[in-house]
Amino acid sequence: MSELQPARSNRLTDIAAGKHVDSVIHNELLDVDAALDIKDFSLWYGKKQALHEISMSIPRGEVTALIGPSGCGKSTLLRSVNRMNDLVDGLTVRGDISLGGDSIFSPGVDVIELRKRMGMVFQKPNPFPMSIFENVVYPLRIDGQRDRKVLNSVCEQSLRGAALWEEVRKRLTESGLGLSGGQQQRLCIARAIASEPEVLLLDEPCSALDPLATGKIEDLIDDLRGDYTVLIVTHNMQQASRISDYTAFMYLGRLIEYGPTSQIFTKPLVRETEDYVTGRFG
Ligand SMILES: Nc1ncnc2c1ncn2[C@@H]1O[C@H](COP(=O)(O)OP(=O)(O)OP(=O)(O)O)[C@@H](O)[C@H]1O
Repeated sequence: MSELQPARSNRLTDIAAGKHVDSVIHNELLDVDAALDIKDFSLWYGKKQALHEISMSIPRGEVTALIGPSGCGKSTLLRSVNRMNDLVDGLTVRGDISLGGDSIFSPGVDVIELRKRMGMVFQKPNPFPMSIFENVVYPLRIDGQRDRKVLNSVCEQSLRGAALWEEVRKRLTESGLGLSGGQQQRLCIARAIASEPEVLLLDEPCSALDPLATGKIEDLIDDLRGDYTVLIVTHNMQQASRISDYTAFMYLGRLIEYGPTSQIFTKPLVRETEDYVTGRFG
């Protein structure tokens, strides 16, 4: 990793040749209040290396987007942060990731507790086959919460937080599966925020939604800013430019450039970032 440096023209060739390439991290991200700190993080699926020495701090209370061509490792990085990749056979990691200053790989870490600190929402909405109410309070139920007042209050608060309350307040006992795709995704966001996580991990949350539902999720992400640290993987560059404060451009498992979204999309420091965001490759 290095501070501002002149753009190099042969990064992609170097990467393809297996050479080490420094990430370019903009000054604004060198000393931030980080909710998540990723340090020299590498990951292998068996013998195949999918992430190469990624170092980046994810600023607290802001929206950070991971962009890059298909297969560059965006989802792998996102799934590493809450140790979802632990379930993959033959996985090896090196380096560290810390949440609120605590390493997620410390020997004593309870992975279930760790995941409670990070809500996750996937590409396809995945409501459980139960009522809207039970979907939202599910994280509290599994924690043994039985107090109806608490459950009611968390349900309302989370649905309001996910901008869904007005649409479903009269049908809380109906199945979550009966909602539209966009409503289901907001229901999943309500479930993700019900346990008051520190970080929200969103893996292409709009890819299965129509433009109207996508717009609502984008508005919602905008509202969540400040209360939550959001890390979002998106294929959609317009979406990244609309909703994120910071953008990280990845290529073939490397972090190429990371900076304020406005700069990444209008004045990137690296030529390859410019080529990607202007659609010249990818
Ligand atoms: N469970 C797995 N086992 C083996 N290889 C994997 C696994 N998951 C991902 N990979 C490989 O790791 C690399 C990174 O994949 P990943 O899904 O993280 O990329 P991505 O940038 O999120 O791609 P996309 O935008 O297409 O979802 C790819 O080469 C992929 O084939």
